[in-house]
Amino acid sequence: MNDSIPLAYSSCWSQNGRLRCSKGVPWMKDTYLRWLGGRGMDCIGWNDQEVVFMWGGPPELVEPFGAMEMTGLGRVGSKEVSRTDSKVGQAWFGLDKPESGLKSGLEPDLIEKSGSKSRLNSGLSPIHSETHADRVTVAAFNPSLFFNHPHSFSFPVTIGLTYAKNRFERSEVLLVRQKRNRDRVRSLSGMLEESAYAAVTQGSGLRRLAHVLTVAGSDSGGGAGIQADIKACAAACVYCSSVITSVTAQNTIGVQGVYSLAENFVAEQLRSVLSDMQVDVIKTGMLPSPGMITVLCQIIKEFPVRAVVVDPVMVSTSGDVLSGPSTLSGKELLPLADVVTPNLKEASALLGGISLDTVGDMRFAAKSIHAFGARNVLVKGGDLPGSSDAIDIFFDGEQFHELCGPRIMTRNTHGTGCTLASYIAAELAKGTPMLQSVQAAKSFVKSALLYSKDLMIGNGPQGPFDHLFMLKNQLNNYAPKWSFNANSLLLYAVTDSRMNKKWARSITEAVKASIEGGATIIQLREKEVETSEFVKEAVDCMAICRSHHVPLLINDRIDVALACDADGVHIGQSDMPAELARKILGPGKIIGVSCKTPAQAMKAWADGADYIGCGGVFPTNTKQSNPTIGLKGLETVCLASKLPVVAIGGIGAGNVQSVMELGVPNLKGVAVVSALFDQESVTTETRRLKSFLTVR
Ligand SMILES: Cc1ncc(COP(=O)(O)OP(=O)(O)O)c(N)n1
Ligand SMILES: Cc1ncsc1CCOP(=O)(O)O
Repeated sequence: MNDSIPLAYSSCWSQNGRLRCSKGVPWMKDTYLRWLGGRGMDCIGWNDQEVVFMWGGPPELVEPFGAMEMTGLGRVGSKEVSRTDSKVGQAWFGLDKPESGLKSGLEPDLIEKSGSKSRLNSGLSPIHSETHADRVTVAAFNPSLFFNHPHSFSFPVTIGLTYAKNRFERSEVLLVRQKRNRDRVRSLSGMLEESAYAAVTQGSGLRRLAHVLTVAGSDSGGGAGIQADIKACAAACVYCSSVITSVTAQNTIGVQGVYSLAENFVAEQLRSVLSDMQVDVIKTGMLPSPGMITVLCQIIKEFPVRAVVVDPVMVSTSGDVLSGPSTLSGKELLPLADVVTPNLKEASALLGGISLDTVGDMRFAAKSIHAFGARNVLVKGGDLPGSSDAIDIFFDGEQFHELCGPRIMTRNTHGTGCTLASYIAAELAKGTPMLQSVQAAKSFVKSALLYSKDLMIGNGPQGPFDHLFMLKNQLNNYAPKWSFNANSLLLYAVTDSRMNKKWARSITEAVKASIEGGATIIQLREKEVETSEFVKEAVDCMAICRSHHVPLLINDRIDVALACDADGVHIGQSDMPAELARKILGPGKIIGVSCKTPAQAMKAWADGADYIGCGGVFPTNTKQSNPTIGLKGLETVCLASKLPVVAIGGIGAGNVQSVMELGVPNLKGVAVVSALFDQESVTTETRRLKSFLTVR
């Protein structure tokens, strides 16, 4: 049911008891957000009849938008009002009549301090709510830049509040925060499904990322702790902020030192992040003192988030104690936890040291820990004796789930606990349901361990693993395009499986021979082989080309190029569109596109290609029924192209000079199949052709 009631400034409405935000706040979206990019300030004050809304900004931030004209449209009672203001330094909208009796929002001393009393007062805009309405909701957004800006007026940040039956309810209030440093945080009960901030940013075309805040210790070795948490979130494509509780001197051998931060400094870090950013999920790791847990719990209550994931870190994988025994109970935190993820040792410690040796014991532990107040419990049985599988028990308060996976035999398990909890947090932050989040996290850890089985980082018994394994191909792609240089198009050898068969040579022999003869770039154009065979050939040819510093491209097959980590692809007009190929391959791979016309050449350039192949220039048997464009067509395309061009089609020793003599600057070389590979000696013929290209 949609009990939507548009407000005068209709930015939000209530739906199924939840705050929902519309995208259509014409004045806000079109004037304010567009110009200030969402970095304004605003506040809401209210009394029983009115809601007050305003915005503005210090000159240095508003001045760049000096030319802007802000028009506000609103309603006061039944009267439509509008106002346009084009002054620099303050952008405001509203009636000139100052308001009084506000219970929140602007405070007189703040107005005084801002030195803009009259302006600010005159900027107040009463939004007359529909008092007959059952429920209305208004929302503003968090102008973080202003909030922290030294010259900002630091007005309260209001995200949402609901007006129902002539009074403001708190049931759906996300956050009404007072001025920074005043630490007055009001009414927090219940979560909004979709925060006003998110909605406003959506409405304005701005984006926000799911956000996990990890509160944990630093591992200097980078395998666990805060470092693992950040990498796990990155792997899950979630933003991760971090509050460090303790700094450990740690490596793959063990923990050599622990230096815990003062509790009040941990509190300061927490407030810094939570007062500014829209954190979805808090994940906790090493919490070295009971006092720190108390501080954390207090702040979580002040700044509620969508979920809290507690990894009760007590002992490192090397067996070193990271958290004193007094924190082991940690029971103050558990009632705030949406899920707690103890391993067997931690579960045992939480339960006073009982022994946990069987799956039955794990179930008992999960239920007992649930009784401490955690909504869900995941007892990890990776260390369970005598089991060839890794069995975890998940208990949601009603049902047990046995989550089984293979035990991966590797030394590189350091940081698995932190990673699992952080990945769960990341999934929850994206809105994934709890059990699915846990399953996704398990699957991620399994894949990371499998991928990193043979990794060797450090010399100790507990190695870290590679969280970013899934990005490997893409990361490689972010390497500079060192491999592509338009001059490498000079003698472009394109292989042909039929010709290789005819001359009884393997593809690797053909590639080697052409490189020996002076080919400057190779393309594997295999029209008849099976995919598995193609990949194998491509991997072998890649090794040859790499060792000779000659780029290797794959014709048509982006999947094969990715599989063998080729330097790039060549695609035709009816293949994968170049724009998508670029998206898939990333910026570091070479993409060539076949073009016969200037329009195609322009499109290839716009789509992100690196060069174009232009032809067939002359008739050829290698690619039949391919219309030829002649030298004139080649010249036209070259002149129009913004990309370097390689000519193709029927080119050999007899006509290569006529091609190059066109003398158009973009024409960088010739691509040749039969003149090299349909010959008895590939090396000799390549050398011969090269001589025409290099001798002037
Ligand atoms: C350098 C170069 N230019 C053009 C082509 C032809 O590619 P395409 O249009 O994809 O046709 P097929 O090779 O698939 O028959 C090429 N391969 N190389
Ligand atoms: C793949 C291709 N694209 C346009 S012509 C052609 C074939 C070129 O082969 P050859 O060099 O043997 O004429």
